[in-house]
Amino acid sequence: MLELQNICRSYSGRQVLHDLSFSAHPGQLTGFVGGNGAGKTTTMRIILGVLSADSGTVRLDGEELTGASRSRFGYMPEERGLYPKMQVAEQITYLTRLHGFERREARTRAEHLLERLGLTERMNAPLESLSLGNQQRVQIAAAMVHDPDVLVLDEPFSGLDPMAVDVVLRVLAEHAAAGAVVLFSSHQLDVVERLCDDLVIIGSGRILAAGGREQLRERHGTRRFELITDADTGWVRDLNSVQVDEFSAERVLFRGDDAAAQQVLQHAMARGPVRQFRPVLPSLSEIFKDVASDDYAQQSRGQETRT
Ligand SMILES: Nc1ncnc2c1ncn2[C@@H]1O[C@H](COP(=O)(O)OP(=O)(O)OP(=O)(O)O)[C@@H](O)[C@H]1O
Repeated sequence: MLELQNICRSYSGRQVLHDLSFSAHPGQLTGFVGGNGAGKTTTMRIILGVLSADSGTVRLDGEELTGASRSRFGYMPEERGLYPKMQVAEQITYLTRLHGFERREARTRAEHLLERLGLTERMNAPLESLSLGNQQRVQIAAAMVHDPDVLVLDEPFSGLDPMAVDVVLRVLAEHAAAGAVVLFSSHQLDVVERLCDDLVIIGSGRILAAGGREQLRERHGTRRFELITDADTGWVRDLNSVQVDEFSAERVLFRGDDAAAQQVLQHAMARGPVRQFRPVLPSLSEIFKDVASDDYAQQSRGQETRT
């Protein structure tokens, strides 16, 4: 397990990470989400040891990280850095050799990984001749060619079309399933929602929420209920005990406590056949918007009191 504890970091006296603590587990995809400037890249660089924390610790399986343990890490940084003129397979082979593999094995590994990432046809082309989305896949290959125990990717899905997202996701999920920690940052909540098992939400350098996807959906945001009947559901709007969020003749989506929801169900059954009645958990996008907008409001209040 990768564990960050009480990480603080400032740039030129301005603190951008405040006592950051969270963990990412092997076998799972952990999504790291937050708005622009929230602190994702800074945190990832600290995990990789490219940047040092002012205080706090990063541990892997309980041990504080060293140069040697970090050689088992793979990193795709935000600023992509491969050789534009070098052929794709040659480049990945070269990087694999830097991890200590001999030439033949390095080439086999490179080709196998590029094949899994859907780049078989482009292996012998110079990187710069590939579309941006395909160049991105090569970057992902570069980060994982040595089968890292911990794979950290800064925005691996940005610029990928939906098909490419699925290809990359499959490769990352397989890598996690083989026992690795996989942590990736993303702005694309719809993608994160579909992909990750665990989620860490950061805002203004603080962890706003963290946990398993279902756990977060249970814990955060408002639980609502959906009722679909054969009869008109307009009467639900007249109840004081619930608040209707969406309404269309035979369907209503409302919030209220469990007792109020049961009452609605009983009334509905007395009025005619009920086709569906179910609790609706918030989507991760809704949770993100909830916690991030609270953070945003706090920041604005903070700025007002400072001025
Ligand atoms: N080298 C630096 N010098 C000074 N400030 C920096 C530096 N790098 C980052 N920052 C500041 O630290 C804060 C966190 O930045 P960071 O790049 O970690 O956020 P992020 O969540 O990755 O953002 P984005 O999604 O926009 O890439 C921001 O306010 C940023 O301006």
